[in-house]
Amino acid sequence: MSPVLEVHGLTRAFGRRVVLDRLELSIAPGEFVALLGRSGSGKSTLLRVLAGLDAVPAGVARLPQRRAVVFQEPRLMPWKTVAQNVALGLRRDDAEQAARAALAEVGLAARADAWPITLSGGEAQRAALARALVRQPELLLLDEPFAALDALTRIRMHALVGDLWRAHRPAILLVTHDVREAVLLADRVLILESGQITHQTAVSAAHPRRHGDLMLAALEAGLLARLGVEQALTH
Ligand SMILES: Nc1ncnc2c1ncn2[C@@H]1O[C@H](COP(=O)(O)OP(=O)(O)OP(=O)(O)O)[C@@H](O)[C@H]1O
Repeated sequence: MSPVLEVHGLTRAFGRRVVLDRLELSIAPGEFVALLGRSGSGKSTLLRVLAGLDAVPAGVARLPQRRAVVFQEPRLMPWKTVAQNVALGLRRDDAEQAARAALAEVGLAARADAWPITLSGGEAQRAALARALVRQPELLLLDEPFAALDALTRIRMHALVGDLWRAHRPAILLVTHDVREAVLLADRVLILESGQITHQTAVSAAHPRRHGDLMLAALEAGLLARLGVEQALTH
């Protein structure tokens, strides 16, 4: 099956600072990939290029039209209701209905007519997920979507994203700092370093995965060591 996303020799520089350096990446349809890397390694830069928020430089060989992004902050328009936010820009006759259906899927049916300011952080992120899903993306780009949430909400969001992924099967590229989140959700975990993907770990455990699973803990420890966070392993 041909990949949904293919990148060969992708380079992105800001002035003299080369952030992505002849990067190679390929994602299969329906595959869930997590991208780790130290702060400043270029994860968000890569996501912005793939989202089309940045000039698309040479090297992006295949990029699906239907792609959607969820950022760390929900980016809802405060002057539109939650359902209007989800339906924003949708070019189909049943946009409002589709938005409500997507909101129901993320457990927000009852808040469809609410103003964004009345939502909790977790609810607002769910609305952002609904806004992405309603576009039926082939590729869903997630840029640290749970980083600003409290630990319990984050665990609930992991379960929700896992459920949505299994139900709709978009390919997902998740940028995260959270190694546990990466091994809980992804089929493949990549490390971005010096502008290139320098490491990948396949995670073959069946879904849905449990927090506290020993095999996942071992993978997490290995990835933390790769990232140079060895102390965290023994505590
Ligand atoms: N628009 C820009 N102009 C100049 N430099 C930029 C720009 N965007 C990013 N950079 C630089 O590119 C490098 C990578 O930034 P990026 O935000 O992609 O890293 P990151 O891995 O996502 O970091 P973090 O994990 O801290 O979010 C940084 O050195 C950053 O300062």
